[in-house]
Amino acid sequence: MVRLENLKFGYSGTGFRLRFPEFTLDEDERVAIVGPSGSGKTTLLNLIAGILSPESGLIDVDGVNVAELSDAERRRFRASTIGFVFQDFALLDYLSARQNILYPYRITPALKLDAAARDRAEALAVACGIGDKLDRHPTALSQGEQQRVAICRALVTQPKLILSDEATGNLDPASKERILDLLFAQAAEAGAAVLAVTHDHELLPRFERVLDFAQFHEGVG
Ligand SMILES: Nc1ncnc2c1ncn2[C@@H]1O[C@H](COP(=O)(O)OP(=O)(O)OP(=O)(O)O)[C@@H](O)[C@H]1O
Repeated sequence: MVRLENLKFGYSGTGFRLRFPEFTLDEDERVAIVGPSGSGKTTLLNLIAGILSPESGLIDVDGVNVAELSDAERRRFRASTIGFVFQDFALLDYLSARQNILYPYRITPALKLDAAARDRAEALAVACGIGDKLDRHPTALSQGEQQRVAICRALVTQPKLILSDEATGNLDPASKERILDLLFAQAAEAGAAVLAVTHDHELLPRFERVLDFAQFHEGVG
């Protein structure tokens, strides 16, 4: 589902550089990313999602080299193929929780906002414990509730790849397990792969593999 080869990326300004000789994520595989703050975990997810462009190297997602797409093509590809739970949620305050969850359908003509999509949004919200808060705007939701909206938005399109940046960070331990159950159940149903940054080491046994940026110093720096 994801193949990285000889990936090189640097931010102008801070001088942070990321180098990734090789990484593969199989279809329906679930891999956790751990590592110290500032080691490049979010940067890697943004590269895979095509939000950042590499200096060189291959980023193959579902058979497409995202680095070669135009900005518009990348946006469309991301919306139809990838569900991304952002670390800062990236919700739109002028939209209700329901409208935020269904936002991918607004911006991607190829995605049809039909009754099935609306039902899926509702069912996901109920499963996440925010079924009664769908008409509220993000400013009237707690951090944990906003996070669940972001998770529902990432899952509603049944993406083939789920990228999750600390999706359980603001939740209590029982909710963390429940949200991970939901994430994995949705992934299994859609045959999706999961790549999840987490600082919750107690969740790691639930993943098939762990990519540790701390043990990856020859590749990062
Ligand atoms: N837009 C940016 N411009 C310049 N430097 C950046 C930018 N975003 C991140 N960085 C720097 O790149 C490095 C990697 O950041 P990144 O967010 O990928 O780390 P991380 O491992 O996800 O950290 P955390 O666990 O704290 O979220 C950091 O040193 C950070 O300061």
